[in-house]
Amino acid sequence: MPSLAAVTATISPEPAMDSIKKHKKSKNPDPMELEPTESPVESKKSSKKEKKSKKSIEPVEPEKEEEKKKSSKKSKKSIEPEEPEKEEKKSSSKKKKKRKASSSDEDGEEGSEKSDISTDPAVVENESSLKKQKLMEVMEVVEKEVEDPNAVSKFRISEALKAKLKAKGIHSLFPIQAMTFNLVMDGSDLVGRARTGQGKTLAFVLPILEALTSGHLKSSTKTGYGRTPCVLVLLPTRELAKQVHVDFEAYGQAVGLSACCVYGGASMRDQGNAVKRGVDIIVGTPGRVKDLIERNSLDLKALKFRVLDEADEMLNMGFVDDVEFILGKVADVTKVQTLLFSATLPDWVKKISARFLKPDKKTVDLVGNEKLKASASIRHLVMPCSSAARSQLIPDIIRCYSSGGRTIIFTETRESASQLSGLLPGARALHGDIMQAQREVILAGFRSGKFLVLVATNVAARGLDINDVQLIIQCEPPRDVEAYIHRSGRTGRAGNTGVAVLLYEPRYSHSVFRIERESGVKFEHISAPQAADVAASAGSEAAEAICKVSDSVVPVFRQQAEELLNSSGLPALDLLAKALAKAAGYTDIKKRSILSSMDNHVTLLLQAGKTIYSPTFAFSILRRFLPEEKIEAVKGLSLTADGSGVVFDVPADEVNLFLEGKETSITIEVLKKLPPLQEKEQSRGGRGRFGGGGGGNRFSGGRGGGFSKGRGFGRRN
Ligand SMILES: Nc1ncnc2c1ncn2[C@@H]1O[C@H](COP(=O)(O)OP(=O)(O)OP(=O)(O)O)[C@@H](O)[C@H]1O
Repeated sequence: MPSLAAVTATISPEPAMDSIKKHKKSKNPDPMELEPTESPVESKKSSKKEKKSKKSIEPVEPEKEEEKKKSSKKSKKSIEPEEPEKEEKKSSSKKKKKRKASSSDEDGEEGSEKSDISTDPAVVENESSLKKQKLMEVMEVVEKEVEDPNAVSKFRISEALKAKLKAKGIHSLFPIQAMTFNLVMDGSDLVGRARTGQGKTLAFVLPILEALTSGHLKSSTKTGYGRTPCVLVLLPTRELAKQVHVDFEAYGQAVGLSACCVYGGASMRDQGNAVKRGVDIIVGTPGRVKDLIERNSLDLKALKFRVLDEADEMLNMGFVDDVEFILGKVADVTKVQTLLFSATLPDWVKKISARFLKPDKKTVDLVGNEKLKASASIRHLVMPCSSAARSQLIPDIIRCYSSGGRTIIFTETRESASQLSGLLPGARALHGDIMQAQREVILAGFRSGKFLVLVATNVAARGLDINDVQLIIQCEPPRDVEAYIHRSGRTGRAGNTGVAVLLYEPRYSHSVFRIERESGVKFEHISAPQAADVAASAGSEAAEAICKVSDSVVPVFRQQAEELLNSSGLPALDLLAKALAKAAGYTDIKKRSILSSMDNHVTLLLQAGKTIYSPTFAFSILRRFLPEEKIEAVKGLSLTADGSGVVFDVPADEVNLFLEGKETSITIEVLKKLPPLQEKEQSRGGRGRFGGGGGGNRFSGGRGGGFSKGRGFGRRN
């Protein structure tokens, strides 16, 4: 069991990562596709029954136990006389059991009673080795459990929840779960922080359910029609609320507690009625929760737990007033436990949270002062890309980096999400302008694999846990480092790996550096996939597809193939290469700039044998040997970081003009790799929130518009 003394301090994340890797999930069931379980009412009944029967069972000596069994069998027999046939079967099955027992006797493993049934030695040997194998397997599991301090069996988790966890392939708690379990069970308020995808949801779901059903709150947990909720979980987005609700519902049913999800865009009356009928756990977004309170549909007076998941986002999105209103509805704050979780907890959130949590709250911070705040299971890549080039570039990024899995692309605005999804074949958009019912259909389609590319705003940035998301593409650097951490964290979850690609306009490279510095991520700077990269993956996919084509096509197409081979004048290998390219969807290979990622553009480096201090000087050099209209074709001119030259893009068909016309004192070359460039701008007029801390608003956090009344940032989500 984790030492409690270690908890309040910042805990080194390294063992945490190791442990998570050990638990690397083998495709956990999708939370949206959980198997249906019995109704809360039924479940409650059965759990009551269980409790009753448990009470009546007292430890008995083995002999007495045996006697009891016999007598119960006898009495059963006397009540229900069995048909002779059934009786026959039963006795033969008894014989079989006896035979089995005798075989083990012969092995000398159990008992000493001799069997009167002789068996084939080969069969006996086979059975015995199977038995040994089984025994070894059991021992292995037991050994693993003994060795693993986070094994589920080591925590005060009821059999019902253990069974549920086992069914989901969870045998061991992740570090954030293990470190917080006892604290929550024992009544502490808590601030919990762990990197994305490390299981923060179960870190509150499990101990809350246990505390209510078998822990310190057991006796005060109400039942019956019209009971008021004892748990409230607030989340910043509807999608996330639904996801967390699925977990509470699934695990809650196992212990006889019911959960209800309340969020905007769905029928207020239905949700209000469901709440009024009586429910144990409410999971919802602050706006709808507040509305339900105001309509007297929701009474929070008797709450035992309040959870702020993605706490920073909730207090950041303009929800803070709603959150304060909601948290203020508890009758006695000393009787409620408040839990706050997120992968990012800036200092200003910690300050605000001090108002909502008890002074003796515990903090379990698995990120702490570690430099790396983002997920370590992800390759973090950055790629220069002008906005005009995005729709051409993204399909190639997906081809090269998605490993055939799901991709989420993040845009800054709803409009650009819609636009981009329209340009990418098979992609769908998800943002706040889309009707709630449609949002749910889209997310369900993405989860189930109906389509593999989702273009979303920040509505999908936080908390969403979707299987097999291999690639995250962010179309431009987000406004704050937290957004980068959460967006990229939609991949590389529960010990799995993933790739996050951040695109940026070369002239905004300072935003990339800022994110790098604040997130602690060491970005790999890469240039746009070039023809050869794309051909490598597209070609192998096409080759695979071609190999799968049935032999039956050969006689039908052979004559055509022969004619083509003869008429083309190409060697067979070249012709096959062309066929592969066509099958992969390529009819020609465009040159792609490594500066802006624009198709049909080439990036050049100009050097003049001396330092070039300004773009104006570089243009004056170009003007010395090129006409003005050609100078206008130069795009994205940037100074190299060492000042020795400038890089710029030119249309592919004009490259020679630049290479050939230059003066002898000047060198111009086609670049294959981008050198480090000087930053052009220090701020993005009005958009930069970096370094924006300080500021004396009422929460002393100073996050610009974050606290303004109203939900969200205009049309951003
Ligand atoms: N103990 C465990 N063993 C195996 N898998 C687990 C365990 N706990 C959670 N998981 C799985 O890990 C995944 C990530 O969990 P969860 O969504 O709670 O992460 P998170 O830390 O809340 O991430 P985020 O910060 O992005 O919201 C889920 O698929 C969950 O089922």
